[in-house]
Amino acid sequence: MNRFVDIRRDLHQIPELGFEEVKTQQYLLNYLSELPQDRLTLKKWHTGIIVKIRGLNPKRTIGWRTDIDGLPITENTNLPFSSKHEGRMHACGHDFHMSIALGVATHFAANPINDDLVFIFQPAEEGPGGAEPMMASEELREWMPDEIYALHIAPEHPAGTIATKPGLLFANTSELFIDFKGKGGHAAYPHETRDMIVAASYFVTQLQSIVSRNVDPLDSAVVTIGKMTGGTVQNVIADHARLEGTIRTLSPEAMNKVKSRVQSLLKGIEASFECEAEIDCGSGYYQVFNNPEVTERFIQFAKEQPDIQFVQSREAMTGEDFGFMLKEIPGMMFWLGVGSEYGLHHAKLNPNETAIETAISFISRYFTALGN
Ligand SMILES: CC(=O)N[C@@H](CCC[C@H](N)C(=O)O)C(=O)O
Repeated sequence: MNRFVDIRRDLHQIPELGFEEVKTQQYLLNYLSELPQDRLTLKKWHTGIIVKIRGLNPKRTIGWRTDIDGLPITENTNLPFSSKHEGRMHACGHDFHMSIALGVATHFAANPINDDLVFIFQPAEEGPGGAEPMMASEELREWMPDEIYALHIAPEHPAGTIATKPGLLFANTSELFIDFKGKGGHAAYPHETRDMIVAASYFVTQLQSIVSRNVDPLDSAVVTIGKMTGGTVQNVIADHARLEGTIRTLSPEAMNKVKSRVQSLLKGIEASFECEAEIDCGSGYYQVFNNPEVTERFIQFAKEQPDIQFVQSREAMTGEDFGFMLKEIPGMMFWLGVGSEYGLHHAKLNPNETAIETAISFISRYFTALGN
């Protein structure tokens, strides 16, 4: 079996949430310390790592970014290398992303090109976001790439596929956390209480009208509540309920519109249910916008590779804080096909591992063509 499949399986067993990636960072550091060190320098940034491989005759720096965090999901794949961390899973493929980044770094540590290469192992992509603070950090600013790339696994495409497009690829995002505070009491005396289960439920229903009635039908938006909590026991009226969700839009303008409608609807709920509601928009990610020139060049290269099936993709409502890097640095992101019956963020996600070797080989060839 390919050693980077082994590495992916090792990393798959130790998923950690954003900014808690302590074991992951140590695993990556141990691996990187075994590469030829003559051209390699690295720095830690919180739980992340930045690795530079000095070129032979550098004119610029080419960047590769991988995310390293997992999700709060309980794995249900029954694979022999399933997560050993209870309630945590690499259900978004960051184990693939990391092993591919290590594979490409391994190639160039032994076979340097003219240009410098910088590999960014970034924490907290799933939240609260590592890319924006990393971009502002001294550590990265000192080695800032002139051009930057990243991939994301795509379960809906077969292994061997690469999909992308110039321009907008991923949506603008905002997290959404809402606490409803009312008055609890006996289940048999609702008139003496202010029931926050009912208030939160009405609010979830009202949210459904934002996309259908407030967003321009030619634009696109998503409002998803992924978690609803409240109450303690079946015969007590809840004095508190909490909603956790996310907003996605294709334009920054639509994001402002959706947020302002969420606030207005919430005021109505406060008045109707005589309660207080506190809203926290958590972290938000800037859209992933692929530099058209860089992307056209990349697509041309991908189409010429006999082992790659290129697919022109559509925009997706997924979010990625790599968007903050692309906001400042010309570059692009692409989908890597991994053909899995279950999609991203699913407890049964089981990507096809043959895609790891394909990606390492493809990216190594692309960077060699680019940086010499
Ligand atoms: C590729 C991917 O799945 N990314 C995540 C990013 C989540 C950002 C944040 N926690 C939010 O939910 O808004 C996604 O869910 O799209």
